[in-house]
Amino acid sequence: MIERPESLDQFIGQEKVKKVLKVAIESAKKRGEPLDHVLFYGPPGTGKTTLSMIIAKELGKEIKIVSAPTIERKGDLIALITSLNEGDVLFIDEIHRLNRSLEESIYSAMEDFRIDIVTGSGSKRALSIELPRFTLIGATTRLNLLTPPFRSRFGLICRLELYTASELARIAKKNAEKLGIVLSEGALKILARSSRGTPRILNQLLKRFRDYATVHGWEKIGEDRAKKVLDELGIDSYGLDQMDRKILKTIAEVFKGGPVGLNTLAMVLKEDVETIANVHEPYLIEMGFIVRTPRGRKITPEGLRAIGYLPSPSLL
Ligand SMILES: Nc1ncnc2c1ncn2[C@@H]1O[C@H](COP(=O)(O)OP(=O)(O)OP(=O)(O)O)[C@@H](O)[C@H]1O
Ligand SMILES: [Mg+2]
Repeated sequence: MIERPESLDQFIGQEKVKKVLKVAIESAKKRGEPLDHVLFYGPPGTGKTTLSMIIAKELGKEIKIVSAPTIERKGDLIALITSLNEGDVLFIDEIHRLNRSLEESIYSAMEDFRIDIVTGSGSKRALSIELPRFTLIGATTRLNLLTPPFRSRFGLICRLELYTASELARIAKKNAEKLGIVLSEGALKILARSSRGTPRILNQLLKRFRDYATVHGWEKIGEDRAKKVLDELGIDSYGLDQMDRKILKTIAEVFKGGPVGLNTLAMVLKEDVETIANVHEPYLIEMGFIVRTPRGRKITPEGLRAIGYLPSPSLL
């Protein structure tokens, strides 16, 4: 089993975010107050849930984890928050999917720790429900889908970035040990480069490495074995998977290099827009293989090289 890192010190990478969080947590603890509300945004699998659990642990508080679409009514929200103790953390995943009709309630819960309700049918009575002072942590891959007033109610807004190859190699080394497999330095590097900047993908690949080691009785995985496994999994030396390459090829061949709009691209690829926008695009942009322009996505010369084309000026 690969457990999640359990403290900020164990958590590798995201140094800027960690620094900010450390100060905020220490200050909240010293003042004996709940931590300001936190919003994490960034690509899938980069540690939003993990960091939220770490925050609760470092605060010495409980955390309740829910996904936004499960909160349907005001009553659900009230029940959730009133079940918390002072200073506990409510983690709402996919917070951009929170029911719009709940926004007013969540604003007052966040700001004043109360929610107003109206009771009775004929003679309506307004009632204000007092809530424990809690910390809301929201996570999203789509910051732009949160309204500005919602965003502005988070005291700490933290952007998680894709990880560098050297950070991923450090994570890989640690987690390989936990899985009981041995990788050479070269294999660790290859693995890190193939993980698309994402610890979750790195961990998945490590498990595949373990499968191969188990089945073939490998005591150690060197560069050749690492390459062989990745090759069999359809992952190339840029860390691109089949869908990434399909995206690049489609932009290059069907759309003559672009620009092409995301919706059109998704339609041609028969893939869901969100998956392309959240899973594939951030890495392709990070690698400099595509660029976003006001008129859509364009492939770059590096992108063309990555799929084995010589960059031709007419495409660019
Ligand atoms: N910095 C890190 N060091 C070690 N492991 C990490 C790190 N960040 C994430 N992980 C591991 O990667 C996996 C995915 O992390 P996590 O679930 O926190 O991502 P997420 O940002 O919440 O993803 P999603 O957007 O899909 O909810 C977990 O198994 C976690 O333990
Ligand atoms: Mg998560």
